[in-house]
Amino acid sequence: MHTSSFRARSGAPAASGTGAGPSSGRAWPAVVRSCRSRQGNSTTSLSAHAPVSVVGASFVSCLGRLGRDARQAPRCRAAAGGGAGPASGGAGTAFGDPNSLMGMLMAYAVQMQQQQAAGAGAAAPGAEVRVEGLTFHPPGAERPLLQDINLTLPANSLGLVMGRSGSGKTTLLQVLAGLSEQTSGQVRVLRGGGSAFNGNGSSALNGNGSSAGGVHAAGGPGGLSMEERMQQVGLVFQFPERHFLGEDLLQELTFTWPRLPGYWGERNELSARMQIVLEAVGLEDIPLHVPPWALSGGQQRRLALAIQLVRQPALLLLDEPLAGLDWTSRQEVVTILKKLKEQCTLLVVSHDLAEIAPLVDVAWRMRIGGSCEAVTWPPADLAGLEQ
Ligand SMILES: Nc1ncnc2c1ncn2[C@@H]1O[C@H](COP(=O)(O)OP(=O)(O)OP(=O)(O)O)[C@@H](O)[C@H]1O
Repeated sequence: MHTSSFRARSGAPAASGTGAGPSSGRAWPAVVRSCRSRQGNSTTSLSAHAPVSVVGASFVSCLGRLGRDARQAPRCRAAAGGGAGPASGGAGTAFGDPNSLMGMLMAYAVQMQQQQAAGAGAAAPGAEVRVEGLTFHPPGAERPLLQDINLTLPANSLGLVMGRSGSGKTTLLQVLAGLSEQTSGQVRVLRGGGSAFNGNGSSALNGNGSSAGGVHAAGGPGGLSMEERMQQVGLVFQFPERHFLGEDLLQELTFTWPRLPGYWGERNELSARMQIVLEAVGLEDIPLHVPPWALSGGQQRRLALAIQLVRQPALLLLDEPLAGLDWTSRQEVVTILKKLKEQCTLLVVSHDLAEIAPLVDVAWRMRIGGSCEAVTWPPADLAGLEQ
């Protein structure tokens, strides 16, 4: 695997254009701690507020409290005998009048929380990914590094890419993630909660790349642009922990989030998802002020997964996800990968065939020179595939 400065963190694809920077993040842990002491909330629920600026955090907390009050308001009215309107008095009056500023704020708070809960809890629909005739010949290289790569990954499948060192596996992931631009060929993503392909393998796409049967095709005739790939594809590098930059988990998790004032709603959605994702990868009990380097190897790997999962990528790329981990941590990561197949489509580069094999749906082998061939899966002899 080669390294470039652009790959200097595990969440690189998401960093583009967000205006994210570490400087403003230094105050977050303090904000979180002060919120916790004032309100007595749990760490995870506060993490949902943490990435917002100091003013924003207070506002979100305020809305959260209003939302709780708002949910209680109808019960107050019911207790008063039903049919109680704004003039009924008591708690129902203060919070129940939809025309008052407080009433509007409450209605907004409840709506926002319902939307967040629905959005955060829902599994992202699977996406089918098609790579067609992908060739990559970087300037100055004597020969192409990738040659006419064709892959089809069904929605919610795990694809395995094997191959000898130097065959171009990492290069393929970088192109798919939009970190390098292909010389020719295209990448398409088809979202929509199901396969865009019928039983005989033909495409549901029509001639101009638009979708049929409610399937949303991203990429059109020319496939996804680099920018679109950065948005829709997540990449966890080999040894992602070596690229951590945050002083604590909170900074690491929110490093690429948008900070501009107009992105308040987007940050709020990311916060809600972060809570769910931390639970999914089993890190919900780790305080957010803990430095990433203080985590175990397996926890660091799970943190790198969480950073990408918060973005809800259509396709998640993993470069040697088990490399350098002890036996227990490897089992943890394998267990999480199994669960992740329910959430997104995965393409994994790995030499650790024995552990990854039970999860694999489709497989390819890359050859020195950058070509790629399909491997029948499951193989008759797994040991024979190892090299
Ligand atoms: N920008 C570039 N210009 C020229 N050659 C490059 C460039 N990027 C990578 N290479 C070369 O392309 C080949 C493939 O590298 P890559 O890291 O993709 O291989 P790999 O299969 O992932 O190897 P490993 O299993 O060791 O990680 C290597 O020989 C590498 O030196």
